[in-house]
Amino acid sequence: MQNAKTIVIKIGSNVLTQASGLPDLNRMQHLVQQIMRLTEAGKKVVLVSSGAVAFGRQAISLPEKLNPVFKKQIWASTGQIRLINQYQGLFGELNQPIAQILVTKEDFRDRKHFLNMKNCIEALLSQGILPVINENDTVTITELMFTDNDELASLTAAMINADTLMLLTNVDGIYTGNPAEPGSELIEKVVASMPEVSSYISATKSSFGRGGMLTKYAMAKKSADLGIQVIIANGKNDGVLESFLRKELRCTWFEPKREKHAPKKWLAHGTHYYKGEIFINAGAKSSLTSSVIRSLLPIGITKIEGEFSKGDILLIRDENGEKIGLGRAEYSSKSAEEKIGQKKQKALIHYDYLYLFDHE
Ligand SMILES: Nc1ncnc2c1ncn2[C@@H]1O[C@H](COP(=O)(O)OP(=O)(O)O)[C@@H](O)[C@H]1O
Ligand SMILES: N[C@@H](CCC(=O)OP(=O)(O)O)C(=O)O
Repeated sequence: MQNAKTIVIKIGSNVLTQASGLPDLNRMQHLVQQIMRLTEAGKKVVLVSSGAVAFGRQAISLPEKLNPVFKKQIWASTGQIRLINQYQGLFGELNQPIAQILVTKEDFRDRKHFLNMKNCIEALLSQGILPVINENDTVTITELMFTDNDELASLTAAMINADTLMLLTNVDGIYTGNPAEPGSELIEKVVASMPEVSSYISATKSSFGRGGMLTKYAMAKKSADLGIQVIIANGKNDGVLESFLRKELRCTWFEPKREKHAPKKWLAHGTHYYKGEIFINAGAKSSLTSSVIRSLLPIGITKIEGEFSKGDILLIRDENGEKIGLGRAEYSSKSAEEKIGQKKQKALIHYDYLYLFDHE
């Protein structure tokens, strides 16, 4: 395990709830105290906390037959106040100011929203205020939703250049089988060269979780690829963060790859966030994928789909439509259309804002 300076800690719903579904306030208090151990040790901490729906469900009973979307909206909107009030009270007792940030996927798609959010979190951290982030569940329905808060935490870690992402759940990490079954063993370390660990993971979810261990693994792997060390650990264990500080934590640790340049981290998460699609010819493809550093020039572009503005994320496809990578537009789709196939035009995607997929 490596030393941490800036840590994004994600707490799953099930960590904050008892088996009965009631909020586990003792656990929450303990975790708040644990987080304070980290801040006292000089670490910057951003908290991504689930629990709004669970807290709402516990307080508001709704008719069984009510539309599930309305149920979620009612529980999330009523539960989020309870959740944040609880944090406010617990951190307040320890003189730690907190801030609430509710976000949607759209905030990561739009470069301006993204930068506003990033600047806000950095400003809060610089003033010693601890940001508590959750998805804005009342406006994000179906395709607008993050897969779960593991995705949100992973995006946040990339956005603020955190060196460590910690996903706290109700098991010690990833096991070689269902953790409830005897014979399953904890995988303590995941390195890039390891064969797919995902085959061990079953679709079982904890009672109040959304995504399951499979998305947790996918997000952890993606973050590690970007140079962030990831820890999946048991938030129900006492002293979990103190053990982390002492480097004695029982967990699954993902070894980080070499760190990527910050804009590339933003792009790496852009698979679902692009505004336009750029088709390129074979020459441009071999140029981009060669070991030489090259930007994407209009001469290699054969087709443009979608409308985009300067700063938006673009998906790059080859002549067969295969996805090659993502990039940031240097100008709008309107200007790009005018330059297609032409020589001596300004690059549509600059190398610093180009992220190529690994398998290509
Ligand atoms: N191989 C595995 N190792 C660990 N947990 C697993 C595995 N396969 C499935 N799981 C399940 O994943 C659950 C954690 O994921 P999830 O319910 O999404 O948690 P959270 O709400 O904390 O995000 C565990 O409680 C466990 O039942
Ligand atoms: N935003 C939702 C959390 C959804 C979610 O991802 O839950 P979990 O799988 O427990 O992290 C809430 O606060 O209830």
